[in-house]
Amino acid sequence: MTLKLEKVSHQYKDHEALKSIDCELSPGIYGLLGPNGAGKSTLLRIMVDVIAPTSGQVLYNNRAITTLGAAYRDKLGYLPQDFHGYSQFTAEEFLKYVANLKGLDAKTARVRVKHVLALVGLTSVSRKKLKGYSGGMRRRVGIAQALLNNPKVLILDEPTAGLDPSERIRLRGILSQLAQDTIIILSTHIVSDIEYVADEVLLLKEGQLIGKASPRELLAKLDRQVWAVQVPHNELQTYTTAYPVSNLQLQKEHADIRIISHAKPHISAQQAEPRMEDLYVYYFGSGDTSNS
Ligand SMILES: Nc1ncnc2c1ncn2[C@@H]1O[C@H](COP(=O)(O)OP(=O)(O)OP(=O)(O)O)[C@@H](O)[C@H]1O
Repeated sequence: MTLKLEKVSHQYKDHEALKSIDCELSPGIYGLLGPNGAGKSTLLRIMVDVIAPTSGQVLYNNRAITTLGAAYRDKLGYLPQDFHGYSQFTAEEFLKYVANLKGLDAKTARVRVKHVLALVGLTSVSRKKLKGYSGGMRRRVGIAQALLNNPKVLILDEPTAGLDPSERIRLRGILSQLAQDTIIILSTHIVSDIEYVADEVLLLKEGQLIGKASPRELLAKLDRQVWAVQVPHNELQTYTTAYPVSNLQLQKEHADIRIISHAKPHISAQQAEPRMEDLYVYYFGSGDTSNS
């Protein structure tokens, strides 16, 4: 099973959001990482055939998804970035409704709704209206609806937004179980979301795919280039201007900073093990990093 992007470009009026994206995906978990405005949601919306690319195409098992139509949608699960659900529905009613839209027969729908509610840990509150749900609970309903039809292509736009740490860990577990025979793509600008779960990271910057590799391969590129340095307060600005900074902690007497540099930046600098946050700063700068 493959999902292939061939020279996918997208233009919004005067803004080129995606620039000739080429890549091929097979079952596994892909983390689509990029800062705000990089084009992540646009790319995912093209992959689920909600919008058509201005040029290029997406192929599922070597056939254009636009011609596959319903046959592709049957294989697809999608969590949009702005998923809300219907607040007057209970989780169970909402999922039954979506199962209906997805064309599941009544018996399968009952079984699948029960299964996905258990999977996302909402069984005990499944008869409560969504309007009483927290943001994280609603997000879990969104994840559940994407899984209803046992999709072979699962596309999750910022699935962890609003989830607390234990909910994130639960989601990682769910995705890992599915990854053997499902192509899973999740977008995020939170690096810790994909550090442990992604088989490959797709780096998207200003509409261009600038990297596609496993977290380990990407981190290896930063080998011997991450440094922990203690600098006096009055020298801090010199360092933050000269180097990408992936962490900064102000202490009373000095500042502890983590910087990326080919050469040893200071006589007291200690080499540090590269982490995904360093990678993010290396590729995207320190303006929009987030590990919350
Ligand atoms: N409907 C639209 N009309 C015009 N420009 C748009 C539209 N949707 C997105 N854009 C622009 O295209 C670019 C890519 O947007 P997109 O939402 O795909 O990025 P993103 O990486 O998902 O960002 P975020 O992390 O903030 O959600 C941005 O500059 C955005 O302002």
